[in-house]
Order: sequence, then structure tokens, then C-alpha cells
Amino acid sequence: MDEQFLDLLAQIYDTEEKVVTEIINLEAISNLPKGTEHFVSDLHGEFQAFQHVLRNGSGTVKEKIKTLFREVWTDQEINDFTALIYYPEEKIQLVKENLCNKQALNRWYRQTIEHMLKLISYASSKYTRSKLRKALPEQFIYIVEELLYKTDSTNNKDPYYEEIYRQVISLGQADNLIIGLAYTTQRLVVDHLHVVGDIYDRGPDPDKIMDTLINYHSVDIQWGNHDVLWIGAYSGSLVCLANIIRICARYDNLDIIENVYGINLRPLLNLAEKYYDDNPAFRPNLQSNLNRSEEEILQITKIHQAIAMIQFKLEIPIIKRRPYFNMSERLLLEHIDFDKTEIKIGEKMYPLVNSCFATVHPQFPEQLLEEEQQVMEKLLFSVQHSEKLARHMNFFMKKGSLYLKYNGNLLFHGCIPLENNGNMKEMQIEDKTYSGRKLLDILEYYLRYAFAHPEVTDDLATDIVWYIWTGECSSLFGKREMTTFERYFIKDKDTYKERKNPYYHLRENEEICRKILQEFEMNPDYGHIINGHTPVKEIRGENPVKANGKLVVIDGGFSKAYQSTTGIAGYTLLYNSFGMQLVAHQKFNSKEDVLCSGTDLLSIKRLVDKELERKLVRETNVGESLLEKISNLKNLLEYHYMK
Ligand SMILES: O=P(O)(O)OC[C@H]1O[C@](O)(COP(=O)(O)O)[C@@H](O)[C@@H]1O
Ligand SMILES: [Mn+2]
Repeated sequence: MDEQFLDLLAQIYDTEEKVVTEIINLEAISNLPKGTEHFVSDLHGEFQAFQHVLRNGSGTVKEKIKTLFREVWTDQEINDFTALIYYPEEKIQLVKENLCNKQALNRWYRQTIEHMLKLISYASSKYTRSKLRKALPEQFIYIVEELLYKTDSTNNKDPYYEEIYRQVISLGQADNLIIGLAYTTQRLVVDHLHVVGDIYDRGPDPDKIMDTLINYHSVDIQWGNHDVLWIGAYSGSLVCLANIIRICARYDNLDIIENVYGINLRPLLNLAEKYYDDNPAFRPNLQSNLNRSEEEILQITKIHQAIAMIQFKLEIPIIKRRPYFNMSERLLLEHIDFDKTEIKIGEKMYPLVNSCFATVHPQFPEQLLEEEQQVMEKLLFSVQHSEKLARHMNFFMKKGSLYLKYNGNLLFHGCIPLENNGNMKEMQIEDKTYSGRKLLDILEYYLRYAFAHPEVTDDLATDIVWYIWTGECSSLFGKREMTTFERYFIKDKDTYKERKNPYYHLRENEEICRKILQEFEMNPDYGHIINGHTPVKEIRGENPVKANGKLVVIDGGFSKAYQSTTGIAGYTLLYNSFGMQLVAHQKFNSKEDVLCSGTDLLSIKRLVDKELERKLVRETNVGESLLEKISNLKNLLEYHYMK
């Protein structure tokens, strides 16, 4: 053992007692049951639904309440108490409106605080006191600990405890305490959160999701293709930037760009007004709660066309300078016959509808007009100087990765590119080829490089970020093509098909999943693969649990736009010391619904895997580092204190 390292350690643990206490403490912690992991994916800006799932811990909160109070409470009482834990501020307000006088309210406060303490004591039973303390509302730690750890069997202290309750209420602190305890409960039921990609696009509030995650006690993110698009835009990729604006226009979410991130769209609007008109293919998918005037809709429609055409132009030079991206089929603007308004795709000619090619030079379709160039430069400047976006993208880099090995499971958003025969598919980058884990590592390396060099806009790293969004060998996309152009301009729906990498059907096969786990040096007997990205069409009988339980796909469609295809409103996964459970969520309407009806449209649970023996902290990633620390401390004890 390195003596210098031990000397440093000795500065922190400078007495024998300190070393011994820490060893005992860590040994004890590593023998506790493992904490609950919570997996979500494909949130797509649906903040309300997401925060509901966070608040209810995918059903864990209600389950614990039922276990404790089922025998003594009616369903209505259980629902009321559950709603209080989810949305304490609003529920307290409702209770106040319904109770007739102060005495009744005080009685409710007294009972409710006691019930909450009982729930917290139960929910924290597998944690150390110190961990619980960190989760308690700061200003009430002392009081709550007194009430939680009552040990007086002689009842001598009863009046003392009663006085604490009375004082909290009479000093007007009951609301704050109840609210604080509700959040403590929410925090205790989930130890760690995994977001398996696609926080951004389609829905209205990705920024609120990011803020929630930034403040969350323990989280990691596996980037989705839509997240990478935003990272790309921030890192200087103009084509990624065009894409995020196009998608925001398409889903009537330009507010995110303009108001949330403060990016000025005026120059783009001026350009759009000059060259574009109404066009049915580019009318936005309206958010039902926004009352848009015809004039606003027309403006969005024009912006949508302007930015889509810039996007299609910008793709061309990248495809040409990176032949190994293997995307020459996507040079679509070059295959247009502008006189006949037709396009050749493969061997077939298709008429173009809804065309809006006023800014395209038929011989040089990749050329941006001077005005387009300027608009993009201004947009990029604005994007790279948005403080809020910088905060969100930095958080992505800090907590995110393309894939993650965690407690024996392998998490990634989309796929591991495979050949039809199940071998890892190779991708060439410059003069080398990569596949499997090495491919994901090199893609991530380039993404991080691009992020670190935002001033460079056309190097390989920046181009690769766009490739991760849309390339066939991207583990976040994994389809042969993205047929955005066809869906705008061609009637024949056959052209909309996006051919999926064989992974997406081979993953039904257990052997393939085992092979992938081995590729990542994981134990295929215990590990699982967790994916998002492809909406599971439960409505058509698709099973999210595949390959004999080795793989789970948890994209059930938080995204409202996809709920009619999936038939549900998203899956989440829970992994606690007893095993792994999949939770299917019903459509989330609003928190008002939960508060009024009290019922929670939850969640059918399915067991994915059951641990034969309860899993302990020592068998987890955290446990591994605890054991390493214990070993270091034991060395220190020997080297410093036992000489
Ligand atoms: O339905 P939209 O928003 O037009 O997007 C369709 C596009 O989104 C994609 O499905 C990618 O997004 P997802 O990662 O959410 O699946 C593409 O395959 C497809 O071309
Ligand atoms: Mn995706």
C-alpha cells in the first residue's frame, strides 16, 4: 500500500478511534438491504406526468401507506393521505377549506403529523440514522428526531412529546412541518434514480424536468438521441441546432427556445416571413391548452418551413465529408427534379407535395442563402450564451453517459448495433473500425470532445454528435434512416418506413442479451439490459420484458403524442432488495384529478426478477466502494496505529 496515500488518509482519520469507528460504521452500512433504484425513460418534456411518478415513487408510497394503515383506514382515508404525501401544499389547502373550525384543524394536524412520522419511520427502516437525517426538513430535524426515536417505555416523557406537538401547531408551524415530512417520504422511497434518455423534445417542459433532476438527491442519465441533439446544438453543431428548433416548431413549443432559454427567434421569423407561406405539412401539432390565434399558427408554420429547409441543406456537406457515415441515400435535395417537383428515391420517382423550396438553388442545393447563414450564426451565438441552457447542458455532461453499468445491470437508451447474425456491427470512423462497447466508448469520447470545443462547428467530433442523433450505428438511434423529409413532402407512406437495426428484434433472444452483457464485462447470469427509445405497443400485445427476463424496455409513452400507439402512459422500473418490478402507468390527467378524486391512476406491477436472497448494500456499486474504503482503513490501522 502506498505510504503517501496512507499518510494522507491519516490526516482525516487522525486517531485510532476515528479509524475504528469508521470501519464499524461502513461494515454495518454494507450489511443493510440495498436501496431502491427507480428507472424512467422517454420523458419528452412531460414534466407534470414525470413529477407525479417521482412523487409517488411508481406506487411505492401508496404501497407503504397501505401496509401500515390498511387494517384501520377506509380506501378514502388511504387516498386522502396518499394525496397529501404527493401534493402536500395543495392538499393542506383543500383540508382547510373543508374543515369547519380551528379545533378540528388542530386535531387533524396532530393526527396527521403522527401518521406521517409512522410512515417515515417505516420507509426509513432500512437506512442509517444519518441518511434519514439528511432527508429530513432542515429546520425541524431536532423535533422530528425526538418524536421518531421515542424510547421511553415508562411513559415519563409523554407530556414532553405532547408539548412538542402542541407547540408546533400553536406556533403556526404545522403546515411547514407536514410539507417537509411529505417531501422526506418521497425522497426516502427512492434511493437512486436512472433516467434512460430522451428528456427533451415533443412535450412542453423539458427545462422543468432538468431543474428537478439537478435538485434530485441521487441521479444518473443515459442520454437519448433527443438529448444529444440539444447537446450538439450547444456544442456548435448547426444541423443539430436546426433540428431542435424544427421539432419545437412542429410541436408548438417555440416558447422553450424563446422564453425559457432566451434565444431570439426574430431573425429567423423575418427570414420565414420573406420566403414562406401557409403549408399544411408544416402546421404545428397544437398543444391543447394553448389558444393560438390563426396569425400565430401561420407564423409558426413559416418558421417551421424555414428551419426545416436549413436543416436539409446543412445535412449535405456533412454526409459528403464523412463517407463512412454511410448516409449518401439521404442527400435528398440533390435528387429533386425542381421543374417537375419530383424526387427520385431508390429507383422510384415520387411527386413532391407541400413543397417550399424557394431558397434552394437547384444546382447547389446545399448552399445556404446569405440570410440563412446569418440567421444560423445569430441563433448559435444566442444558444451558446444562454445561461440556463449552459446549466442544463453542463448537468447532462456531469451526470450523463451513453451507457452505464450499475449494480450488475446495463443501461442504454436505444440499441447495441448488431448484424443480422447477432454479431456486433462495425462502424468505420476515419481509418479505424469499432463495434460493441468500443464503438459506444469512441462515440462518447467524440461527444465530450465536441462539448469541450464549442467554437469548432465542422470537425469530426461535432459531426459525430449529429450522427449519434440519426446514424444507423448510433446506439441511441439505430435505424437505417430518419425519414423526416419524406413525411413532409411525399404522400406515399411506404417511404416513411425507418428500417430498424436487427438488435430491435434480436433482443427477444436470451443468448443475444447474454452476449451483449459479456461484451460489457458483466455477469450474464445476474445482469439485465434496460432500454428506452422504442415505444412498447402494449395495445398490440407487445411485452416490455424480453429474452426470458434479461431485457426490459421501459418506453411506454410518457409522451402524449405516442400514447395512442402504446395504449398506456409509460413504464417505470423499480429495483429494490427483493428484486425488480415493472410498473405500467395509466394516463396522467392532472394533479387536480389526484387531489379531488384522491385516486391515483396507477400502475399494474409485474415481477421481472426476484432475488433469491435479499440483496445487501455490499453487493452493489456503492457497496463495492465501501468495501474498498474499509480495506484502506484497515491498512491504515495496521500501518499507523498498530506498530
Ligand atoms: O413523430 P415525430 O416527432 O415527427 O418524430 C419522428 C421521428 O422521431 C424518431 O422516432 C426519433 O425519436 P424517438 O427517439 O423519440 O423515437 C425518428 O425515428 C422519427 O423519424
Ligand atoms: Mn429515443
